[in-house]
Amino acid sequence: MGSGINVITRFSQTKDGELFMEEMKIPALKLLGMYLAQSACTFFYIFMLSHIGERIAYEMRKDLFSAIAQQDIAFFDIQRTGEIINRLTADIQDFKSSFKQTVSGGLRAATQIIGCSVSLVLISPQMTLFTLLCVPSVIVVGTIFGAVLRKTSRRAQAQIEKTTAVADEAVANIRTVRAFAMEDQERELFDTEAELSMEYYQKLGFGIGMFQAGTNLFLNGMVLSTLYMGGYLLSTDQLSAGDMMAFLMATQTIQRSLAQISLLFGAVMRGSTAGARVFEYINLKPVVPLRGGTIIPYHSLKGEIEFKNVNFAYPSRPEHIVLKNFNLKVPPGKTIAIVGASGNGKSTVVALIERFYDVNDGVITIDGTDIRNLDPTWLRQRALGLISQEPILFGTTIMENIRYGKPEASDLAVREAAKLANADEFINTFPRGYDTMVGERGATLSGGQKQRIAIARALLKNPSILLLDEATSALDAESEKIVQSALEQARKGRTVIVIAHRLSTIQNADLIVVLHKGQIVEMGTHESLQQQKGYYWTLTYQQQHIPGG
Ligand SMILES: Nc1ncnc2c1ncn2[C@@H]1O[C@H](COP(=O)(O)OP(=O)(O)OP(=O)(O)O)[C@@H](O)[C@H]1O
Repeated sequence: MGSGINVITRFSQTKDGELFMEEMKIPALKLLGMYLAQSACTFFYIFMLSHIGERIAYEMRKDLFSAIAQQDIAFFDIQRTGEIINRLTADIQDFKSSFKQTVSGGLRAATQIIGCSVSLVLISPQMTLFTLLCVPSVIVVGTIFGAVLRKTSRRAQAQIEKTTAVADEAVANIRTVRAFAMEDQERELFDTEAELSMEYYQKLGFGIGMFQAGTNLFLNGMVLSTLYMGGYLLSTDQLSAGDMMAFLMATQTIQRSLAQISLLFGAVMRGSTAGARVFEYINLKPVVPLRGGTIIPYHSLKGEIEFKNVNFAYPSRPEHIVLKNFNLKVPPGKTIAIVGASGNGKSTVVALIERFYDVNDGVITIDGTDIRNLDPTWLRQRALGLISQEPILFGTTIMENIRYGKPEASDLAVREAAKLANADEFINTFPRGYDTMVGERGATLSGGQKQRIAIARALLKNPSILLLDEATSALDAESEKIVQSALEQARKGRTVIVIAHRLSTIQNADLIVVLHKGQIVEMGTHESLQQQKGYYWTLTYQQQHIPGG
C-alpha cells in the first residue's frame, strides 16, 4: 500500500452514546485522480454553460433583428430607434447573464437540496415532515413578492429603454443639438430619464433585499425549530445524537442552498422580464409580409399604376384621413407630377405605392394587379425605384452604396449607373474614387453628391417605375440643375411619379395633379392648369412672388 490521507467520513456513536469520528485512509493517487476529475468537470461545466448561453443569445439576437427588419413601417412610426436597439443589446445581455447565473447557481443549489433532503428523510422522516410544513408559506410569500418585483423590473427596463432612446436621438442629431446650443437641455433630459431608471432599479434592489432578508430569517427559523424539535426527540430517545448532528448539517446545507436560490431571485426576475421584452418583438407579426405573391416577368411589366377609390389614414393616427376617395391613373412610360401645399398627402401616395402601408379602402394596381397580391420584395427590389428628399447612405464606400439593393451588380454596371446619375465625374475627383468611404449616413459628402449617389443606386436596379419624392428640394440651385438633368435622363422609358415643391421643376410632366386635403382638385398640363387660374396657378404665383412661398 502506498501513502494515504486520513479523511473523516462520518460521525458515529458508541453504545454509550458517545460521539466519535469515523476515518478512512484514501490513497494519495486516488485523491489526485478525484481532483483532476473535479477540475475537468469544472472546466466542462463552465465551458458548456458559456457555450450554450452565448448560442442562446446569438439565436435570440438573430431572431429579434430578423423580426425587427420585417416589421411594418407603422411599427417604426411608433417605436423609437433607441428603444429598439436597447432590446437588441441590453435586454439580450440581461437575459444571457441571468440565464448563466441561474443555471450555474440553481443547478448547484438544486442538487444539494435534493441530496440533503434524501438524507433528511433517511435520518428522521418525522423531523423532515415538520420542517416541510413551512414550505407552502415560503411558496405563497415568494409568489406574491415575485409578482410585485416583476412589475418593478418591467418598469425599470422600460425606463432604461427610454433613457437609451434619448441618448440615441441626441447623438444621432448632434449637429442640430450643437447648432441650437441645446447640449445642456439634452443633458438635463437625459439626466431626468437616467435618474428615473436609477430610482426604479433602487426600488427593485429594495424589494429583492427585503425578499432575501425575509428568506434568511425564515431559514434561520427553520434551523431553530429543527434544534427545538431535535432536542425533544433526543430527550425522548427517538433520535440519536449522531443522527441529530447529521440532520443539522444536512439542514444547514439546504439552508445555504435556499439562500443561494433566493439570491438568484433577482437575476431570474431581470432575465425573465428581459426575455419577455425580446419575445414581444419576435412574436409580432407584420401586416404587410416581406415575401409572397405574384411576380410580373420583367419584360412584360409596363408600369401602369392606378389608384381606385383609395381611402387612407396612417395606423398611428387612424382618425386623421389623409387620402379621401383618391382616384388616379398613371399610364405606362408617362411622367405624372403631384403638387399641393405641404401636408396634403403627396408623400403618402408614394408610401402607398411602395406598400409601406396598406390602404383602408379601395385598391392600388400595377399593370392591373392589386399590389397586395404582388410580392412586396419583388415590387420594391425590381419594379420600383424610390428617390427621396433625404438621401440615406450607409457608412461604407460609394461603390457599395450604389450597389445597395442590387448586390450582384458588377463594378461596370455601378459605374454606368453613376454616369447616368451625373455622379461619375465627381466620384473620380476623389483620391480613392469609388472606394471612398462616405462616413456615417454619408456625412462626408455634400447634399447634391449624396443625392446623385442615391439616384445612381435607384437607377442601377433599372426599375420600370421611378418615384421621386422631393428629390431635389434640399439642394441649392446649382446642384438642383445637375441632379435635375440626371433625373431627366433617368425618366426615359419609365413611368415616373414626381413630387415636387418647386413647381419650376415639373413643368415638363405629362400630367400635373393638384392635391388638396387628400383629394385631387385639379389635373392637366402646366399650360392648361395655368389657364384655369385655380389652385395650381395660385401655387405658382405664390412661389414666384412671395419670398419662401
Ligand atoms: N408616418 C406618419 N404617421 C402619421 N401621420 C403621418 C405620417 N406621415 C405623414 N402623416 C400625416 O399625413 C398627412 C400627409 O402627409 P404627407 O407627408 O403625405 O404630406 P405632403 O403633401 O407630402 O407634405 P410635404 O410637402 O410637407 O412633404 C400630414 O397631415 C401628415 O401629418
